[in-house]
Amino acid sequence: MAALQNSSLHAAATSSLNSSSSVVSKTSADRIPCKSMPFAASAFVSKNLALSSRSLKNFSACSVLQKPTVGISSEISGTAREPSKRGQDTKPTVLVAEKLSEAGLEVLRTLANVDCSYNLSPEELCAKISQCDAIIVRSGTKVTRQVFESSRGRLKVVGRAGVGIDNVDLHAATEHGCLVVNAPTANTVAAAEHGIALLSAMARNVSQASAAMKQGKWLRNKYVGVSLVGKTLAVMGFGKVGSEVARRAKGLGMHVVAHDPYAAADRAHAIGVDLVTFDEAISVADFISLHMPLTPTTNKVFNDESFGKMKKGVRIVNVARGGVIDEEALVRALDNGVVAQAALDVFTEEPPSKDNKLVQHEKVTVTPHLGANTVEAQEGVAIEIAEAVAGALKGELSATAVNAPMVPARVLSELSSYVLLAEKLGRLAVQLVAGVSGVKVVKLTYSSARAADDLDTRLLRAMITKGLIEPISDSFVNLVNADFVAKQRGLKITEEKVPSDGSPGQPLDSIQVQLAHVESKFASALSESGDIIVQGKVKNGIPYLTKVGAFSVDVSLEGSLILCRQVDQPGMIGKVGSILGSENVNVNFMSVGRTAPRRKAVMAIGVDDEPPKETLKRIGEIPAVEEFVFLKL
Ligand SMILES: NC(=O)c1ccc[n+]([C@@H]2O[C@H](COP(=O)([O-])OP(=O)(O)OC[C@H]3O[C@@H](n4cnc5c(N)ncnc54)[C@H](O)[C@@H]3O)[C@@H](O)[C@H]2O)c1
Ligand SMILES: O=C(O)[C@H](O)COP(=O)(O)O
Repeated sequence: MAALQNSSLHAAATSSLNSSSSVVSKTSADRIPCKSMPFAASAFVSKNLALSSRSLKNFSACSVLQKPTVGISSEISGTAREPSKRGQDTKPTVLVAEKLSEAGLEVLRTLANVDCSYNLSPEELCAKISQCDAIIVRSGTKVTRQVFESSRGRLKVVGRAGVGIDNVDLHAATEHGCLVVNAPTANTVAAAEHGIALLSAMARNVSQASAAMKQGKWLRNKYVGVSLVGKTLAVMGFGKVGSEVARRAKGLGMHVVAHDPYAAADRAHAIGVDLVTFDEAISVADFISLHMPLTPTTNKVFNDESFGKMKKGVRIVNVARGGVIDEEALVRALDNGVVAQAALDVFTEEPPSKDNKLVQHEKVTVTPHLGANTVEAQEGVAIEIAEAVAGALKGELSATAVNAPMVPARVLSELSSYVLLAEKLGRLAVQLVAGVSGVKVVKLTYSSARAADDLDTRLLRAMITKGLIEPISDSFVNLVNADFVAKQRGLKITEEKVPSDGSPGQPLDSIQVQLAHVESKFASALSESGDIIVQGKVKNGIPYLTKVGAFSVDVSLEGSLILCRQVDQPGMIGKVGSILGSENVNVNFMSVGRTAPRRKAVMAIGVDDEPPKETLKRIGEIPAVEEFVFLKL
């Protein structure tokens, strides 16, 4: 469970949310006058849209879109244009720091001066960035805090021509009021095709045989391969790339299983793939192909222990992220024969050192992060990112914005304290999921004393979606892209507003998140119909959990949470409290909800810090405790 904890990015989001109240009260009058903006930003401002959530602190629609400082450098490439005098050129400048296909450059040149400067050193990049309104990179350029600081406020958009944004310092981007957009879909097929290429090349020793032949060796007996047909492939991570790999592997006559705790089983069934547990997937597979994102949960998830559970002679392909494999453990597994071969496109450190043991290993086929490198994918990515960057510079909403939700200031102000509740309920609900049925239908119920049409739930829905998806995916969810990301993942989110007898002065009484027909690692969170249910309220500006499954609780959603089902009897609070106290874990809240006196009860315990595993084990060993779960908020 601890592994589901927030990424550092998320910590930034939360801290921004915490600081939201000082900003949400601002009116459009507080912001930069927008009349002078050369782009379509005025449309934003007239609608009084403010950027919220993780970007609240220094971010307003105007600040993203304000008139760029004009200082066109002599290196600007692009369509022929008259040299303009400083102060007269109202076009923004876009620095393209890594090779971008011509189709993308053409889109950019319609509105911007385009400076294609590749292979800049970090110092050169910092020197140049103060003359740029936007920068476009792939995975090879690190957009660090120093880059944002060096831009002295001029840089307004970072475009990542691809999926992973691990090379962009999102905290710094947000703090500097810089929008980050990516291109998440255009290279999916290329990555899947590269996975299949590596699978086939590895099985038939293509790269080893080719290298030997170039050295004059004709080694027909040495390079005897293995067939793919009839073999079992385990696809680990059934998202965009994983599902495309699965589809192709079926076409090669392979039996395909997949592991993805968050994927919908019927999407897998539709292409003849069974979703199974992690252990089942890795133990039945002849081939394993990795397609999960690098998150705290997946970091080095392929390690000595998991290699030990695999079939002897298994073959592994990785086109996801190097960090999901413990590379030292893989070397050991290759040396002792548990893993017969590996094919790797990605590495913990890129580029890996020359003497990297995996790169040099005879049983390993390597490529230098080529998954997205096809003409077609690069053209698609270039167009996707150029349109996103151009759109952002023109003041349009971007469906692939990574760090910039937008919402009308009035709605934001009113809902600001519910935003945190919504995200936390989403995070809690997804952490309770177990098994292989996958999350498909999410029912959101808002109870309010107001008329149904007087409650704008877009922000709440987005924040719940963010809470549900971000801990388990590479996706970054905000108001702009929440529905898009949810749809892409096959999540059906329904909303219902029910009347409450609370005060119409408050926009909401409670929010309930219900994950339909799932299994849970905490059975008490399930309703009779088999849905995970969590419900919460805001009290004095603080989010509270008020219901888990059929049990009423009352615990503030701060720090972390232990949920514990027990036989209701005197002394339980004391027992649990003293175990936590003995380990110096501060309990900030405790509440017990029960079905009837001396029957079943659920105790919710808010703790400031994550208790050591041994402490949690001791709680689990209290005889009256029937089940418990630790949840990061
Ligand atoms: N080599 C390349 O050039 C290249 C190209 C494209 C994508 N990628 C990488 O491939 C990975 C997948 O990309 P995508 O576009 O399919 O992303 P995606 O978000 O569509 O899919 C990731 C899937 O992994 C699942 N997942 C999350 N945690 C998991 C866990 N613990 N166990 C199993 N599954 C888990 C998610 O539910 C999701 O369905 C990413 O890391 C991406 O950066 C690499
Ligand atoms: O995250 C991605 O999109 C892939 O890893 C590709 O990265 P690249 O753009 O550096 O090829």
